[in-house]
Amino acid sequence: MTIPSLEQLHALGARQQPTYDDPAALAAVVDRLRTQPPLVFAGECDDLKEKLAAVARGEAFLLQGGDCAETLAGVSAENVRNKLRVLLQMAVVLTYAGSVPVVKLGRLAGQYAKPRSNDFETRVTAEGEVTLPAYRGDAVNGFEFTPESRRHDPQRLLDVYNASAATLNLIRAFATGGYADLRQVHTWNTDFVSGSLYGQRYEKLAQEIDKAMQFMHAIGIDAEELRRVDFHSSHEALVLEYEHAMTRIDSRTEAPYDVSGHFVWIGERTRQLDGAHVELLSKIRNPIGVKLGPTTTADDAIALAGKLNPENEAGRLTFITRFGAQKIRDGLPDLIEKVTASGLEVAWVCDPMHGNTFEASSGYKTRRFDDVIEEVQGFFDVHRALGTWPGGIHVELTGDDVTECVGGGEELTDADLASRYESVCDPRLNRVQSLEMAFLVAEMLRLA
Ligand SMILES: O=C[C@H](O)[C@H](O)COP(=O)(O)O
Ligand SMILES: C=C(OP(=O)(O)O)C(=O)O
Repeated sequence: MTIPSLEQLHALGARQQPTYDDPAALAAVVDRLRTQPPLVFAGECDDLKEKLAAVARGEAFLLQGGDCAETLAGVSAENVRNKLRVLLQMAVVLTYAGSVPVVKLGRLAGQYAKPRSNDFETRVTAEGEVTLPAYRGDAVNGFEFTPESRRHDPQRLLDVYNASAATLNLIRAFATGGYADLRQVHTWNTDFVSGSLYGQRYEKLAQEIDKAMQFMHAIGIDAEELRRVDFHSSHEALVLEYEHAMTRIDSRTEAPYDVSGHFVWIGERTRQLDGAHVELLSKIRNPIGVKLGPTTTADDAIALAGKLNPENEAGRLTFITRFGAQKIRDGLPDLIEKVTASGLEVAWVCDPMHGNTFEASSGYKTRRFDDVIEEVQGFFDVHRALGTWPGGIHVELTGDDVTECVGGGEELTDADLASRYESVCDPRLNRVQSLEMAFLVAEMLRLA
């Protein structure tokens, strides 16, 4: 399979790309990236593809989550550990309730580039109104609102490579070195349930899991198996220079893989059928995703599947729908019905975040916990009505006690947002909201 050159990709009118002012510096960075070791191995991508094939068949459930935008400053043991911890806690609840394996996929170790609605941001400062390039993720520029920081700097691509390597190294250690032990994760969940008023609502399910754990212990399942988990990385494949430089030929199969992450997805803003992102991702062999917003027609989805997965390989393609709580029940059925009738092998996953963002009166971008849950409920209801499998959820979340989304058991309000709003882009569910979501989705999964 021939990979198009960067020039050929850019000639397709690539959207949402950085505008670098020093082509020589960019070329030097790309050359350097091409010589760096892979962050993931092709065989690992294949393993994930098999797991996602099980999702597409209705035999497994995908939990994909992490920051909206990772930051270079956020690469600390505590930060990565907290995110992994909350994802593992969620996965245990979902596994028990769904009685199916839960595929664990982090939006991490590479989620550093953001598509934006506007190229520029204007703020009122002491000097009057100032307009600068929008923040596009640490892969591109800095969040600080100064001309130096907002300049698109290619050196950042190397920084992101190194940060992703450090994050993956830590995750591999946590996932296999005992931190992810099922018994430990369950204890965290029981602490959550007993330690707070809002957690107590989920006591019944937690007790059932407790009994299952005791049963496993009683019959002697204390095996090594319980001490480790499979965990994979994912990010939006947005900056072409980075993804292209990280695309390598697998020595086993001679096929190209993007070794910057196990799973990469195409965003809602860059999914044009004849666009650069679809072209590049059609050539690699990783499992991939495409975000589908409310304007997606069934013909669009079918055409994307035809181009991105011409062999109709199960596990290769995941459609991540992000319609919004108000639109999912009307928009999703037609898409699923026609894609399914076309015999296409896809996993259906719900992103209940990106269709539910609004600006609070305080000026913060936020999401209502209830809208997020309502979109997931709509997703499950539509699948149940059609007899298809609600394959998973894709969530922006953090393991920290931030205040970015309103609602949930803690009843966070607009007035609370300022106290700990740390996201550099979109609002994430905090630790408690994420765990509550897991218990609520678990009930939906039970009935699926
Ligand atoms: O995470 C998704 C997008 O990057 C984000 O929603 C864009 O936000 P904007 O509309 O503020 O640019
Ligand atoms: C930008 C994102 O989503 P979407 O492409 O669905 O807007 C994202 O998931 O970070």
